[in-house]
Amino acid sequence: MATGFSFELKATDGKARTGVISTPRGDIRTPAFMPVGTAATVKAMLPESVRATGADILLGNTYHLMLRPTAERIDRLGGLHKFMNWERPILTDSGGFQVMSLSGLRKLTEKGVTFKSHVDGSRHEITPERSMEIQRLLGSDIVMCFDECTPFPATEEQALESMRLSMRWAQRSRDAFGDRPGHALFGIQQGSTFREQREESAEALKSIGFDGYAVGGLAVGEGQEMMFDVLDYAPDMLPVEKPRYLMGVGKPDDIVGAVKRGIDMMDCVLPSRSGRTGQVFTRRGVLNIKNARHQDDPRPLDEECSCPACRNYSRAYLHHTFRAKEIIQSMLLTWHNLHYYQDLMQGMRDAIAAGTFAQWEADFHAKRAEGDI
Ligand SMILES: CNc1nc2cc(C(N)=O)ccc2[nH]1
Repeated sequence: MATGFSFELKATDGKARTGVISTPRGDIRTPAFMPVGTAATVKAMLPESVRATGADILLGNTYHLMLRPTAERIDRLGGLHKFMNWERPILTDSGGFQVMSLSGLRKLTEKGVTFKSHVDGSRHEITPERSMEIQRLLGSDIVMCFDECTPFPATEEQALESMRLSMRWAQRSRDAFGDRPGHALFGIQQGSTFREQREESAEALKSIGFDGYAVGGLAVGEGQEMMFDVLDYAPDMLPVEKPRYLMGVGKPDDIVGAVKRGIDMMDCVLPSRSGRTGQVFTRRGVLNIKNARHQDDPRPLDEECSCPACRNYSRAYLHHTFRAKEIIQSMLLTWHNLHYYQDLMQGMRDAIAAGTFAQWEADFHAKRAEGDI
């Protein structure tokens, strides 16, 4: 682990682990869920509200911030923490995933990716070296290697070529990152759904040496069953004493299944993005508040939830504000969903520490099967 960073495993229960990542900007309780703060904001949330949901760390997107307002401007203004008024840990992604999913006119070569901004059409280039520079300028605490997220489906040949490119970029990312006390660099395992390639990728990353290891190339359309098939073996290939981060996951049952298989950190836009569309996550499953059935319902979204939406507002009110397109709807549903996700993580941390994860998981699924939400 980089100086100023440490990961302490507190307990395990089967493959599930709970622990603490200590960083100069604060501790991260694992398993951890990272809300996504794409353009230097978790949409519809004040930073103090994000903290109130229980988040210890949030994610920033290199691709968005390099285009607007630019990493150089954020650096001149004191870095991303000061800029967005979040002084706790921030993990930034490398830009690799979003440049392939959001930009136009892309050209991928051994050097990196040139592309056209989706904001103003300007031309840009990301390389491992440039990605490390951008993430340094942002001041993020956990930096991600620049990689290619192998598209799904991929043939064995396509996946192998993609993975090996990412491993060459991982070495370049490590070399460009240099020695930055108080900052960590995470490598990203690729190899799609091919076990031998996952092994080759893990060995390559371990020989380079990172402060944490991500399982990449998943949650890209393979579906939960195939994702779990990969997670049944891929995390075990990574160093047991370092944090394992599953990128872009996921729905609550995805998260539970990933923690069960040894994952320590996750991020996903789902709770925040879906909150804005009326989708609500509860202990009994998912509901959509725009459904007319809620218009006279005086109950809270979730009887067991202590968030401001559930403490102070009825489903009827939330249905009304959704229909009326009132801004408070996005605020309250985002807050609730993020609070629910953090309660889910806390529940798993407590269960793993108590050695009762299997029972906790059974209860999690049983409540969702009861329906009547
Ligand atoms: C939403 N799914 C998702 N899969 C991801 C994979 C990567 C990756 N670098 O393999 C990054 C972000 C990702 N987001």
